[in-house]
Amino acid sequence: MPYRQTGSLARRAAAVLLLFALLPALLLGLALSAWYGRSDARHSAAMLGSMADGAELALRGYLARHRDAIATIAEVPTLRSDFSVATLTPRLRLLQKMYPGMLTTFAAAADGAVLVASPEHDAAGRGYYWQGVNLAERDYFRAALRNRAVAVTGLFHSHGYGQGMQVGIAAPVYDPQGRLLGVVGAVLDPDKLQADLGELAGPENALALLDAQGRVVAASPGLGLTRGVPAHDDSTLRHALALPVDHVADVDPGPLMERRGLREMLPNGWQVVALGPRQLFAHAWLLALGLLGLLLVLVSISLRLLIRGATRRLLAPVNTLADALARFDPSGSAELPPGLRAAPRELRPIVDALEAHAALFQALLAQREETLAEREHEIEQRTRELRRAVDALAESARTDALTGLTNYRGWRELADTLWAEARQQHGEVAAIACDIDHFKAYNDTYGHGAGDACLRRVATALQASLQRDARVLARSGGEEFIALILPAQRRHIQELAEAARAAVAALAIPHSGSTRGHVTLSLGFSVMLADPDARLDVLLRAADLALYRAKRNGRDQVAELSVSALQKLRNEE
Ligand SMILES: Nc1nc2c(ncn2[C@@H]2O[C@H](COP(=O)(O)OP(=O)(O)OP(=O)(O)O)[C@@H](O)[C@H]2O)c(=O)[nH]1
Repeated sequence: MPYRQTGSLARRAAAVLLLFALLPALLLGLALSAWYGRSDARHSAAMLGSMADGAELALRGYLARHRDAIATIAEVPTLRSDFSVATLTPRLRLLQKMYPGMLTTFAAAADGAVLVASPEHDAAGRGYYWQGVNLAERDYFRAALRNRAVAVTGLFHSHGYGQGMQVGIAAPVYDPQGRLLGVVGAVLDPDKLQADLGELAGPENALALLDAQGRVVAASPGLGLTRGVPAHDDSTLRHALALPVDHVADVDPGPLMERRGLREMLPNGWQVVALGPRQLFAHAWLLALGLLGLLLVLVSISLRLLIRGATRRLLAPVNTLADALARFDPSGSAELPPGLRAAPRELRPIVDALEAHAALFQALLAQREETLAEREHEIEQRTRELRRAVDALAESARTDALTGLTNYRGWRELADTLWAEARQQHGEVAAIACDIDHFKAYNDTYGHGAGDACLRRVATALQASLQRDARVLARSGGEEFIALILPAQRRHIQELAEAARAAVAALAIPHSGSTRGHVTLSLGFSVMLADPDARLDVLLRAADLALYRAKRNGRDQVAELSVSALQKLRNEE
């Protein structure tokens, strides 16, 4: 299974990068939001201030023109000396033509009685609406008289021209002696003002002009206000009127009409209220956060994909290294797989270390193998030695240490094998038992050491004389020897035994305890057919009996157990 490790490193790298991306993004978001909020507030203040200034200018211009016109009329010398319908009528008509904003122009006597009004009929064609009307109680009349100067009134409800609310301008007219002759004036149409305010406000903003009594003189159409309505009747304006003068602040906390407002007092006691859409700071925040979140999710996904791909590419050499290591068998070769030779520089130390370790491992392995071979050789040698020692031990277990002949144990093993062969071949087997005569006496006379030497010489003599025929000769115990001969012929065995006896006698080992004066040997033999019923023990017993007979007959002689005696013995057995 090839190594495909990417997860851990990719996760850690993604987490780190995300952390590094997240924190700066959050800080940037906060900074942007704060900057945006401040600049938004500044922008709102500037925009609303210029709207309010514009509204004031529009009002000033609008009123100033008409007021100046009325003042001019009031100051005309002919009028001041001849305050009559004939003089007034053309003047008022001229004014009417020059100033379309004037709904009507009028002149009233000092007691308020209307002398003349222009146009002479109303818009519906009804004539002389002003005829018989007394203006004594009208604001603009009273204001003009009270101020003794041109006066601009607040809104009033006009019965003289239409049903709307109008603004009146009136100027007192005095004769050259300073006596009050009456009043000239005009009723103005605020629609023009309203149109100007609409243009000033634009589609998103709103302007409202309020008279000194707080009634709406003109308002942007978007506000949906009726002229003359007290501003407090409208919730938006009610909040706007509560604003401190010249301060930009939020009005209308309702969710659908979030605006900022600026209230300004005009010199004539009127007020202008400028409203602009409140930049939805909170919403901008949410939007910014949402965008930031989305950005982070996208960044996160991209980073994960990017880092996954990058780490896969980055870890490819590591995976190759791991694969190669999994396949690498340092016991086979110290050579690293060839792919590792092309490992990137960063992994070279690892590859070098691996190579060094592999070489070290190989050296150790070779050393161990050498040691092992040495040990094996040593063990082989030891085993051989041990085997030799065991063989020697076995040999010594079968050898008589004194004479070097086979001992009885070894002799018996060999004899059993030979006996089995002879039985297969139905051959004749002979056993010769030998015993040194008066050996006790010899020992006693010459000492045990001399006895040993005697034993060795007798054994050598026996070996020499029986060597040719005896398949096995052994020292069967003490001063006794035994030989097994096959195939055997009775006569030949007789001769052989005799030769052995003579060989010992020929040694001429002095023996004072012997009647012969030297060491002699008695021998007994028996020859037996190794038929299926025959047993080696019977043969040996027969040889022993024959030896016993030789001893009994005077020693230094050879005796045989006769065939009949042997048969008897076999039967007994
Ligand atoms: N020096 C020596 N003497 C041995 C050894 N083995 C047996 N003998 C002696 O051989 C003697 C055998 O004596 P006996 O069995 O009495 O026989 P003998 O004296 O030879 O008498 P006959 O056999 O009847 O002639 C004993 O005295 C044993 O101590 C040996 O390895 N070395």
